[in-house]
Amino acid sequence: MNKLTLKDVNLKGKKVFVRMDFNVPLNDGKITDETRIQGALPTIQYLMENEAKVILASHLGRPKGQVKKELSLKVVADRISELIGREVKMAPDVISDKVTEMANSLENGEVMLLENVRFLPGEEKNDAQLSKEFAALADIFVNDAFGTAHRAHASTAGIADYIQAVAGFLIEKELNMLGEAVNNPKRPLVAIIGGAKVSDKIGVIENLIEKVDTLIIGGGMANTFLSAKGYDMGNSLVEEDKIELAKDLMKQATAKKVEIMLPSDLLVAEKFDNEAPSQIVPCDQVPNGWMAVDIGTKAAEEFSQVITKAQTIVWNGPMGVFEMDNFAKGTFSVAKALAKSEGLSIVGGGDSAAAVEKAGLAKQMGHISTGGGASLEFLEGKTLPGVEALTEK
Ligand SMILES: Nc1ncnc2c1ncn2[C@@H]1O[C@H](COP(=O)(O)OP(=O)(O)OP(=O)(O)O)[C@@H](O)[C@H]1O
Ligand SMILES: O=C(O)[C@H](O)COP(=O)(O)O
Repeated sequence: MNKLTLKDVNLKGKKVFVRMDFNVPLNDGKITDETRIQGALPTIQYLMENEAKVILASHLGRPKGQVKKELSLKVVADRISELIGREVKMAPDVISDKVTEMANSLENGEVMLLENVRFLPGEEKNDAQLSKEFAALADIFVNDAFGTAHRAHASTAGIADYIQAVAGFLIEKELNMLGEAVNNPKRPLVAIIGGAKVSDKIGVIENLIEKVDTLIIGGGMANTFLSAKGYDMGNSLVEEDKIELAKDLMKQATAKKVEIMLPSDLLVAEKFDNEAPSQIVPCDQVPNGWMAVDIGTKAAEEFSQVITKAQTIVWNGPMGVFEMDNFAKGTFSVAKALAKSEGLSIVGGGDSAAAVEKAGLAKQMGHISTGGGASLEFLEGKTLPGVEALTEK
């Protein structure tokens, strides 16, 4: 990376504004998955050990510029306090005289957390005034919010116009892992793309066709490709307006000698319901009125064989409607194949990361990204504004 990182700056006694992605899922006010908090700890601990005065900032949810009590970051401050064994002081606001006072009275190694930056409308507008106010709180800006690096907001990008801006350890690790997988992979490189729709991942597929040896397509989006091959998909989710594009992507792959693997069989259900009657059928024999909800057992085996032989594997998106237990087998068998492979396995965030967690296989993956949208934009080959804004080496 050609950007300054934490190790390049002197931190002792400095006030450091650290943008994290603490946008964690909540249920009844309780954190249900703390992967992003865990991912932030190395940077927080390093800053404490190096006697910085730490001002943490993050968004939580989408309060759209208004104060929403249920989206307060207090619950996150409490959890980090437990994890680091030292109180994280919770600020009453994002920006106010009280907040400035709190920041100015931090001791070396002390940590505070600002309130949800999206309580202010200027955050998502990347407002220059708010960016300046963030910068005025500190001497150095550290961006460690990989999950929000695809957003050009006041606390992820704007602030970097006013003070020295360096990458935190999580951003550095994410860029190294994802970058190595797609730009300098050990081969064969296999990408597995799933999820609901082709339209969400056109950019990813186009970019990966340039790089991979094999592209496995599963989940709802495989239906559009199968339809493009001329199969009748019954009531399955098919994007009619993307059938021509799917044909074109398959042609591009053939021209580049990249193999596109589609599921040779499918689990089909009579209704979009976990309890509905279901059966496994070859991909060209979806019964009239039925819908594909998962890949079949033969497809799962074929995909697994290719995955376990790969040296590098990138996975984004489930193979079926994995939220419903009866339609989750295909997704779990892909997760197991990644765990079994001796190659480097990288899981893009969001649903695939949740599936790996649910299968209890997280520890066996090379890297699970903390970014959903951000990891997708990275896989599309796009520049991430939160990284772009950092100070050059
Ligand atoms: N055959 C199918 N028919 C309908 N929906 C499907 C099918 N296969 C998968 N899905 C749905 O696709 C959704 C996940 O798609 P998405 O593109 O959001 O995945 P993702 O990229 O892993 O998630 P995120 O966007 O959170 O990172 C799941 O809710 C799943 O139920
Ligand atoms: O969860 C995410 O993908 C990030 O925290 C970004 O959130 P956003 O999509 O609301 O900008």
